[in-house]
Amino acid sequence: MRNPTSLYIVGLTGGVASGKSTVAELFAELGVPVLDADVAAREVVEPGTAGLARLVDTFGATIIDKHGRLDRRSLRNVVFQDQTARQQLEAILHPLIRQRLLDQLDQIQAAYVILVVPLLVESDFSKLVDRILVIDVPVETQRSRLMQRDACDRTQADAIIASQTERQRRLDAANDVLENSAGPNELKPKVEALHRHYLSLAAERNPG
Ligand SMILES: CC(C)(COP(=O)(O)OP(=O)(O)OC[C@H]1O[C@@H](n2cnc3c(N)ncnc32)[C@H](O)[C@@H]1O)[C@@H](O)C(=O)NCCC(=O)NCCS
Ligand SMILES: Nc1ncnc2c1ncn2[C@@H]1O[C@H](COP(=O)(O)OP(=O)(O)OP(=O)(O)O)[C@@H](O)[C@H]1O
Repeated sequence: MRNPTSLYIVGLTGGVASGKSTVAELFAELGVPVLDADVAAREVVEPGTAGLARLVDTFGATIIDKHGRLDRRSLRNVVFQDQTARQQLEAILHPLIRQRLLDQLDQIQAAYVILVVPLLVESDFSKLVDRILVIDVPVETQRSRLMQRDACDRTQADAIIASQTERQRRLDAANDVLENSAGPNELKPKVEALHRHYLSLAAERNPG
């Protein structure tokens, strides 16, 4: 089933640390509603949620910190070194994330919405969207931005990159590509041009 709402949905994706949040923030500054699967992924494992209880059942109480919250760094260290663990995590969280995003989409009234989904190409989330915008950088740029932002080493950065689809496969799935290897100042005009394009596509889809 494609996009079950009447809202025009642009799926924004890209590899880890490609600049998805940075670009999404520029769309938000233009007044476009932005929903983010990484944010939903945090909400569905808040203390007291069924999501967190299921993670504890599967991975043990060591993934909980002393405040009763999910210790994200500890879980991150597990799942990016162990494909089976990552698949278990995704099997628990993806349906919860999907439902949360659908509930949030239901509340939105706008010409179009940006839906940020890191694993859009890898997962069924692509069925929710009308169009795919890929934020693209070379792998070396991804690695160095990730190491700098998250203070992780090259091995940890490469493990996350390797867990995601290849750059070319993501580009093959794209309707639009935003190249983000230049400085952040180059992004604004590119986002403004995409915004005009999406407004006209949304108007074509929902005239009046
Ligand atoms: C492993 C977790 C706990 C690490 O949390 P942490 O706060 O360190 O990272 P955060 O959630 O901000 O994610 C950062 C980036 O990691 C990458 N990433 C996250 N999950 C995955 C995954 N399952 N496979 C590949 N890459 C992933 C994405 O590029 C994401 O943008 C967390 O990422 C998580 O719960 N992942 C499973 C849910 C999921 O698949 N999320 C992706 C959205 S569909
Ligand atoms: N054009 C740019 N020039 C320099 N640094 C940038 C640029 N775009 C983003 N960055 C930096 O690169 C890092 C990754 O960007 P960002 O957090 O937006 O990526 P992301 O794709 O949302 O990451 P994740 O996959 O972890 O959610 C951040 O530190 C950000 O400030």
